[in-house]
Parts: sequence; structure tokens; C-alpha cells
Amino acid sequence: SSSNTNSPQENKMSESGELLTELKDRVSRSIDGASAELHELSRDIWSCPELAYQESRAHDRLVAFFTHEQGWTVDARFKLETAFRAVWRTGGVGECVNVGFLCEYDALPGIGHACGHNLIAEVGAAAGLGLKAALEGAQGRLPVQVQITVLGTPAEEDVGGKVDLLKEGAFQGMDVVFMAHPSKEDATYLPCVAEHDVTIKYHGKASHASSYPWKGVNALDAAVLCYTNMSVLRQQMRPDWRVHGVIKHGGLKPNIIPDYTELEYYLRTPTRAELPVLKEKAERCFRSAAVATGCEVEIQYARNAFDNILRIPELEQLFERNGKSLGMDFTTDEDVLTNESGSTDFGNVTFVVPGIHSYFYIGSNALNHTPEYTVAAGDDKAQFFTLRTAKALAMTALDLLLQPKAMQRVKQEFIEAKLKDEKTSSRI
Ligand SMILES: NCCCC[C@H](NC(=O)CCN)C(=O)O
Repeated sequence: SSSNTNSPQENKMSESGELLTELKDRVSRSIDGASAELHELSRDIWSCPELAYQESRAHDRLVAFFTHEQGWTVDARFKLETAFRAVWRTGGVGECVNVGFLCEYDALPGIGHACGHNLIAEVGAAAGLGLKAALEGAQGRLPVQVQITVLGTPAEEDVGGKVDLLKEGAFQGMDVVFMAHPSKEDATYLPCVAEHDVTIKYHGKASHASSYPWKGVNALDAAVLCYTNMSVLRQQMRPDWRVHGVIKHGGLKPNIIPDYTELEYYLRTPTRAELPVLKEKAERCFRSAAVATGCEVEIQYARNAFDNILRIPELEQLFERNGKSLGMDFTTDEDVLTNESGSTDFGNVTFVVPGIHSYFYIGSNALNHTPEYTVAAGDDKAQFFTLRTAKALAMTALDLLLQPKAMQRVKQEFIEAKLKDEKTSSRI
């Protein structure tokens, strides 16, 4: 028999490395074992698309899923009507690390699950299940106690359910938070921008458009000028700012001078600190259209603004390593990695809890927010990629739980990222 010449510290490291490998393998096997139920879950959500804050069926389906699984404590309607929470804890006493996985499940008007939030729900559920199964097999061998929190977060495509949940304290006590978003590529991060939505209402005066037009005040003219002003502003904007709007009410009939029109604009900048600068410029466009036409203007901002994402390199590196071990093919396309993508209310979460918002390929080259992407998000082909991503997230959580130094790095990077953000903000 060969004698062990390692130091006690080396032996301990190798034991913890073996445990990590064993538990990661258990993550994969347990997620694969639940693949049929997980597929059914996301398929059901996909088949019945519900808009922001109306996701009652998706909520009920997810609550039923976790209630049916053994060992979870489930809070339906957790703090918000269509949010939920499912919690599981290791049995012992002592320091407890609380790991969060987020599910989204709202759809888009007219085109259903064109952003694949049904798959985000599946990733969050699968990662929670996988991590729980792994930890159950390691009771007594873990350096810390663990709480897994799967949080159902509604209304990402609209007012930002995560921001409402933050206000309600739903993220309190969480140490790290994970989610993944369907895309057309695998990426640990894509530049998510800060955003504030604004509704502009013009009030004019109706009149017969042929008999006495001079008696009217044309609210459609104000809307058109507003749209044109914003398009003119676009030329003077920083190249990484985005403004885009639609006319939601444009009048009723050509022979009635419109007395009311309404536009909605999304205003976006790479960081939350720059948003007020853009908002001020946009407001001048809105108001000047009213002055020119003699209309009254109302400017109403959405309840919540979305923040940019604070990046935690340690989380991204660990996730990438786990993803690659499972065959994920992370994009190296600089255009994709540096161009702005959309916005997410997960950005606000990352200013409170360190987190990662990775992206995953779903087996299609379709672009998000198109009918083709809706089809792809419901296709069986997406399943392999969705479950693979869930495995990589749960494995990343294991890295943190079994390697306290990795968790310390995450916490340190979180502090540094916030300090850097404060410094940059004070310069704007
Ligand atoms: N204020 C409306 C929120 C829009 C969020 C939307 N997000 C995405 O497309 C990416 C994540 N689903 C957007 O950026 O338009």
C-alpha cells in the first residue's frame, strides 16, 4: 500500500476537491433525473403567456411544482400577488449561507414568450433542485450551513418586479444571487444598460378639422413634434445612449382635431448615473413640442428605474469554468460583448446582493423579442441548453459554498464594484 506523504492541509484540500467533484456530478444527475418535470413546467408557462403582474397561472404552476417537491417551504404570493418563494435549508446549526436563484415568467404583448422567460423559470427551478440534491448528499461534510432560496420575480418586461420586491425586503439576508437569460449566445455577461420609461401625454382641444380648424389645439402635432425632437436629439447623443418610443394614442378620426395623444419612451444609458443627464435633454424635447402647439403636457415616469448590472468577476469566472466543463461555448465576438443589450431589473438587485446574470444559447439564431424567438423558446431543442445552464449555475454555487475563499472574493469584489460606481457617479 502507498503511504500518504501529503501535509494535513494538502489532504484537506484534496478531500474538499473530491467532495466538490462528487457534488457537481450529483447536480448534473439530479437535474437530468427531473428533466421531464422541468420541461413540462416551462412548456406550461410558454403555452399560456401572461403579461407583467398578471402571471397568476405561471405563479400557481411554479408554486405547485415546489409544493410537490419534497422538503421545500413554499410561500405563494410572496410579498406581491404573482411572486413566490421556495426555501430549503440544510439541517445543522452554525453560519448559514443563503443562495438565491431567480425565476422570471412574464411574457410580451402580442408575441408571447419572445424573451424566453419560461426558460428562466425553468433554469431557476432546476438550479434550486440540483443544488438541493447535491447538498442533501453532503450533510455533515459541508463547511457551512446553506439556505437555498428560489424567488419568483414577476414583471421584468414592464415595471420591474424585482425592484418592487427589493422595496419589500425580499432579498434581505441573501448572500449571492444567480439567474440566466436566454439569448442567441452563451455569455457570462452582456452590457445591460440602465433604463427609465416615461409616458408623455399631450392635451389639446378638439374641433372640426375642416370647418373651424383654427378653434382647435392639435395634440397629434405635439406628439409628432415630440417624436421628431427626440429623433433630432439622437444625433447629439452619446453613441451608447438609447431612446426609442411609440405613439400609443394618436387621435380618433381625421376630421376631429385630436385633443389627446400619448407616447411612451424608453430612455437608456450604460450606467444609472448618466440617466438624469439624458432625462433632462428628453424633457426639453417633450416640453418644447407642447410650447410649439399650445398643448398642455404631462410627463409621467414609470414607478421604477432599472439600474445597470454591477459585475462580479469571480462569479463570472467560476460560471465560465463550470459552463465550459459542460460544453458551453462562450462567445468571443467583441461586437456582441461590447454592444448594449437590453435592460433588466436584476441590475437593481446587483447593487444590494452580489450576483450574476449570464446568458445562454437555446439552439436557435433567432433574435429576442421576435416571433421566431417565441417558437425557439418553446422548442424541445431549447431543453438541453436550458438544463445545462442550470447545472452550471448550481455548480458555481457549490464552488462558493465549498471554497470559503471564493465567497470572500465575491464579497470583496462586490464592495469594490460599489465603490467604483460611486466614484464614477460623482464625476458625472
Ligand atoms: N421598462 C421595460 C423593461 C424592458 C426590459 C427589456 N429587457 C430585455 O429585453 C432583456 C431582458 N428580458 C428591455 O430591455 O427592453
